[in-house]
Amino acid sequence: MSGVTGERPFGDIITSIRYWVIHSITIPALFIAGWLFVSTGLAYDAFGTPRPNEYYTQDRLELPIVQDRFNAKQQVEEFIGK
Ligand code: HEM
Repeated sequence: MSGVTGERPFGDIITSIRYWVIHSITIPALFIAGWLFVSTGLAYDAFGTPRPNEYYTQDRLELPIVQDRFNAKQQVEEFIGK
């Protein structure tokens, strides 16, 4: 039995009815959750990414690029005006 872990083979799982009963809901749900994460703007806030109109501000005319990796968090907070 070399090279065999004893787990149920993928081919068997993804051709089973039970797998598709579960995953015909969960796979589209994950897709929609990801879509909403981006489309609501929550992803910008969660990761501190500038929105398209936030790359330049009145008092910062350079791109907000993190240059000091040891103080990255502080730099990002300065960029987003915290
Ligand atoms: C909240 C989301 C999810 C839940 C609650 C969930 C739940 C489950 C459950 C209960 C099983 C066992 C199914 C069975 O034995 O018939 C399973 C297996 C599996 N799921 Fe999901 N699933 C989710 C999302 C996903 C997604 C997004 C994918 C990939 C596109 C995925 C891929 C798989 C695979 C490949 C297996 C077989 C794993 C193994 O037993 O080695 N699942 N999942």
